This record gives sequence, structure tokens and C-alpha cells, in this order.
Amino acid sequence: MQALKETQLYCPFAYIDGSWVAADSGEQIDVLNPATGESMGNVPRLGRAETERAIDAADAALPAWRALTALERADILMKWHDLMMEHQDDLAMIMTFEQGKPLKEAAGEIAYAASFLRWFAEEARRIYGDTVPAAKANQRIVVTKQPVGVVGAITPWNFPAAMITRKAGAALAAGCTIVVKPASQTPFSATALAKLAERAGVPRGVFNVVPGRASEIAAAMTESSLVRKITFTGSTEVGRQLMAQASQHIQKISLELGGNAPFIVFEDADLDAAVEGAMAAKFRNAGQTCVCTNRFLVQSSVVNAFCEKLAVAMNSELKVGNGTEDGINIGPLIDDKAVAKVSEHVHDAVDQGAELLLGGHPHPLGGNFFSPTLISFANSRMKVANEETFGPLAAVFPFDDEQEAVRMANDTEFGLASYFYSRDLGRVWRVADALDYGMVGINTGLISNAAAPFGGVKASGLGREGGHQGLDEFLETKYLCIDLG
Ligand SMILES: O=CCCC(=O)O
Repeated sequence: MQALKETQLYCPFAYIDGSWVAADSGEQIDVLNPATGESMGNVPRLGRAETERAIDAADAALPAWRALTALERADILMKWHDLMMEHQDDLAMIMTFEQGKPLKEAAGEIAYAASFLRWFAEEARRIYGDTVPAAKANQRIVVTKQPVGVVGAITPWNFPAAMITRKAGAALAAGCTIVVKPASQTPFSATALAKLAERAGVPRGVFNVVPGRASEIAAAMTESSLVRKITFTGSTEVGRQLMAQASQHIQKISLELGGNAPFIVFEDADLDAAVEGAMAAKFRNAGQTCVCTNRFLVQSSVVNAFCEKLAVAMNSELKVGNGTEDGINIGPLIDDKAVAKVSEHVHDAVDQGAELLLGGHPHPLGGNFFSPTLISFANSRMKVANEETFGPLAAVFPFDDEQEAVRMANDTEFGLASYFYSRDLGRVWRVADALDYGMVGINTGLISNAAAPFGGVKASGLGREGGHQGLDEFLETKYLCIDLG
């Protein structure tokens, strides 16, 4: 890639046991730039055999890595963090080329991704145990924490760097080794991270990257008794399959799955602040974020005012185009299927009586671009109420009172992120308690943070990433019972 300051960060290989390798079959994945449809290069399409070799390498590297002190592992993670920040512009450029998000947003993701390495480097030194008063005078009870072992990670295309470091940072800090299968749409961000991990001194075998056939790689991970933990971000459908597969060897599992985020605006809210939050919660990554608002639930008395203000903000602030160009803040969707899904949700809603206030069609630029769209008078029978749109469609559902808002918000199989705006302190606590979600943004539309436990309930997943809780997911608890004789 000529656009890079350091062209070595463009790595068209897999990374196994500290070596840059091709697929046994010689097969390649052609990675397309979603803004132009042009190829940005190929990476190897690996399968089962190469994944098994990566697992063996991770297993061989485990004893030495877990034997390092927490501080030694932390120093390496901090070096990796520093290198990511040093190469932030190049990493962002790679991401914009393969994923489409605008350069500024991609640079933001690199900083967010690096923040997980820093966070877990710091947390590595706080892997504390317990001493517990024993039942017998001559006994002592001590509880220690140990790394779970080899980890298999499967990561998505919408956050090609942060979803890797959120898993790998925690795994490595805990003393685990890891095999990462990046999404086939965005493997170059993963291999660039591997290049920097190598430079930071992550020993061979500790961090491996295996782009390739998802079903074969997942099967190799879940059928291996060496892999003790599976961590996945992606669809609920795939998460269900992985959970069933992981039962074979009773592997620990973390799943960060789909969402259907409600964003509730009560009549006592500061409407301007709610609109600002709505823009962030809806249009980040062109709406392709698992915590993006899917349903705006707005109290009937303020629904017109909210829609007017949101339409003004969308008109004046959103500029659609190729993310490498200046001033663009809505890039393309990942592919034509994503465009078709947003179109389908818009048509379904309009056919069932929703009012189209803005957009509603693919963008005149063509390709994978979709015009930011606003509809009102959406209702629970529409697809947009029940499925994650994953695109720039803001759908507004009116409600009458607090009870109805909470009922509508919870009326979904999902439970990842939720948001609400209110200035009434009593209501803030009541609604925060009543929302059946893993995360609640209160008077804010941005909740992602390395220090916070990210994750969902119900069909949105299991486990937490980030926060000190994110480290626990990669640790086993061991209880020592000492008889003093
Ligand atoms: O889409 C998944 C993760 C997004 C985030 O960490 O904010």
C-alpha cells in the first residue's frame, strides 16, 4: 500500500509461531475496499491444518509466557500500545481501506484499540487472590488466579483492531496465549497488529493470526482439547453454534453478539443534548456498531421537536463519501448485502405506515453508500423494531409514559446496549434498574471505554470485555486448602 508511511505494516500473510506464512493450499482471500470495490490485496485463506499448527504453537508458547511476571507481560503490552500509537496514521489508513470508516474515525478506533493494551497492561499487576478464614483452626484457605490457557478468538469486521486488542490484551495480560481469526473483510488490520506485536517483543507463538475459512477454523478451535477458551464477537446465530461446539471440551466461552439498542428520550430530557447523543449513538461507523441505536423511543409530547432537531443535525453534520477524503464522516457500508438490508428495513417500515423524513435510498454515489435516513411513526411490527439494521437508519417510535417506554425497550430477545435521556433523578434510577440490558448510557450516546465492562444479556451474549471483569474471563480460580498438621 503506497499510502502508508511505513509500507511494512501492510502484511499479506498469516502469522503463526512467529513466522509469516501462506496457506497450505495456496488459496487467497481478495480483500475489497468497500468505498471503491477495488482490491486492496490478498491474504492467505487458511483452513483446519494451519489453525491446528497455530494452536500447537500457542500451546508450546504457554509455559514460558505464563511464567513471566505480571510486570514483564505488562511491559510488553505497553510497548505494543506505544507502537500502535506511533503508527496510528498508518493503521488508520489500512482500516479505512479495508473497512470503509472515515480516516478520523479509524484513527479514533486505533487509539481505542491501543487503550485496551494499556488498560490490561495495568490490570495485569492486579490479578489478586484471596485468603479466606477456614472452618478448622489448623487449615488455611488460599485462592489464586491462573491463566485459562490457549485462547481461540474470532473477531468481526466492524472494529477490525479494537475487537482484537480487547480480547488479546486481556488474554496476554492474564498469561494466556491466543490464536485470532480476523474477519475475511478486514484481515490487514490484524496482520499489521501482529507486525507490531512482534516488534514489541511478544514471543513467537503467543499471538497468532489465522485469516481463512470461518467454519474450518472455528471447528479446529472448538475440537481441540488444547484450546481452553473461545471468545467471539459477531452475530447471535454464529454465537449459538460456537456455544454448542464449545460444549464438546467444556471450553470457557465469551460471546459479544447482536443488539437492538433502544434510545429513550423522555419529555423532561434536554433535547439538544439528546440529539447530540443520538447522532453519536446512531451514526458511529455508519450505523455498523453492535451498540448503535436501533430504535429511538421518544415521548409523544416531544416527538415532533426531537425529529425536527435530529433532521437538522443529520442534514448539516453528516457527509457521505470515501473515508479517505477530507470532511467525510459517513463511509460506505461493508458490502451490497448491508445496503440491501437497510433498504429492506426502510421499505418495510414505509409500507407499514412509517413517515419518511429524510433519505430512504442508496446514496447517489452508488456502490455501498447509503443516505442517512430518518423515519418516524415506526411500530413494533416493523423489521426495524425486531432486527438489527446495522446501517444509517434512524427510526423513531412514539410512546406515552415511562412504563410503556420500558416495556417497548425490553420487548426484544437482545440485551446489549441501551440509552436514555432524562433530567429526573428518580426516573433515572427507576429506568436504569428496569432496562434489561448489559449496558445503559444515561444522558450520553457514547459508552465504549476500556475501563468499563462491555457485554450483554439474553441473546446478546455472555461475559464481559474491558474493565477488570474482562481480565477475569481469561483466568481460572484455584482454591488451595492447606493443612498445617
Ligand atoms: O461493535 C462492537 C463493539 C463496539 C464498541 O466497542 O463500541
